[in-house]
Amino acid sequence: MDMVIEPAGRVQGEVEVPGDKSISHRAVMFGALADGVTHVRGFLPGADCLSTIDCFRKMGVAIERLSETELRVTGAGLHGLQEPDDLLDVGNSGTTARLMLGILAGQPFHCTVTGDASIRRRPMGRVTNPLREMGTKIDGREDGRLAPLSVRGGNLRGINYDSPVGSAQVKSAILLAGLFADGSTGVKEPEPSRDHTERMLRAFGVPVFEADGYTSVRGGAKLTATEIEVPGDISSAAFLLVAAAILPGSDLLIRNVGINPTRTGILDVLREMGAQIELLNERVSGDEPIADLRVRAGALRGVTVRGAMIPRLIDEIPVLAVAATQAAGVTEIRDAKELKVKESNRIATTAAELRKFGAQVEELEDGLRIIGGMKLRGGAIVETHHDHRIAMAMAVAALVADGPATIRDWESVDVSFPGFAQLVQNIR
Ligand SMILES: O=C(O)C1=C[C@@H](OP(=O)(O)O)[C@@H](O)[C@H](O)C1
Ligand SMILES: C=C(OP(=O)(O)O)C(=O)O
Repeated sequence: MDMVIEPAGRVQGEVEVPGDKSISHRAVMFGALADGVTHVRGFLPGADCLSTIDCFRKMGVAIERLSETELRVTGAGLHGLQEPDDLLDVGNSGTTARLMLGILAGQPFHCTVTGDASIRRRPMGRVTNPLREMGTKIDGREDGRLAPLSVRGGNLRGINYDSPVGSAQVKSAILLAGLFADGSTGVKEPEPSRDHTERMLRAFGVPVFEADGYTSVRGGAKLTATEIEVPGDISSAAFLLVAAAILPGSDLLIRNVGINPTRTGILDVLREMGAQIELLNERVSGDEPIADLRVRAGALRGVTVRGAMIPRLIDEIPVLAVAATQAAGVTEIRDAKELKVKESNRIATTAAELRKFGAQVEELEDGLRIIGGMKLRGGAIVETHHDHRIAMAMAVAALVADGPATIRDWESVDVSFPGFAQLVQNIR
């Protein structure tokens, strides 16, 4: 479906964004492994999280949708999942694929994990290799580096794994497998990635240890059902934050957003660029910090973003590039090769689609170089490459352009932010 986005003068008012995608996936998975009934509120009803529900139902877990955003998960216990009699289809969701592989590694049954065309291109060796080292049998295309992947788990031994990438999906897959392994299982990362798994495992009563740079769990630790309140997703809020930062006269309040420090790189960088962002009503909900974010437009300047900042804003880089087109001077994003293995190659797709608006964007081997201070042109016909973040980032570019843009395959937005178009309409 095509979506036409008209330019906006400014954005204003008060909004809420849908629930955090990372936390929603984990709430379903950990609830499924727990003893007892887990209630989830604020669940993200996006396509990716619905894929997680579907996969765990296929393994016999009772998951009731009490409303769009409320779930009741009746845990099967650590050893209660059943062999699925069909493929486990993760759709477009890398998080479902990789975290679930960690859980499947510990199950004494066979199953096959697959997904859409994007998932079948994304690198799975980063989890299948360490999971094999722990003792799981995994096979698939390119020697188990690409889905569909066939898994026969069970009899795992704990390992200490030095991950070559700062990836919460890799870390989480190994820690989840560690729950089924003998002894202790630890992961060390080159840069810290989001820590929702560690926080939520603790909320389910599982001790998580930090020592010598390794995050670890002990095999056999039981999960006890709990209540999960999912905060709004800062990665979704990012599109609105950038819109408000670049449209002069904007003043927007985004209520109830997760501000876990492993996720707030976008706030730090937008502030460094000159956006005015205030955190109001800071509080802790369950195990995650949240706040209301007030953002007002400011004169932006270019910045360099690299190193340990990258995992803290990895999914926000396409929309950060849009902000950079409106900043005085040059913005460079480096150390971000991981962008090449997301739903699309986001270095290539961000550059190609932004150029259709007349932006000056250079693709670097590990990031992007953007010459700011340019008026964006209307009339662009944007390809989303079936990537939700590209679709929404380009919608934000269209808001600041001098004429409407058409965005193809708009439905990809439903992966993480159902209702985005309507919400943007309401704050004009
Ligand atoms: O663990 C998670 O929930 C996620 C981790 C990140 O991926 P990587 O672990 O591949 O960096 C992120 O890009 C993804 O949207 C969600
Ligand atoms: C990379 C993303 O998700 P996943 O890896 O779960 O597909 C994303 O949502 O931007």
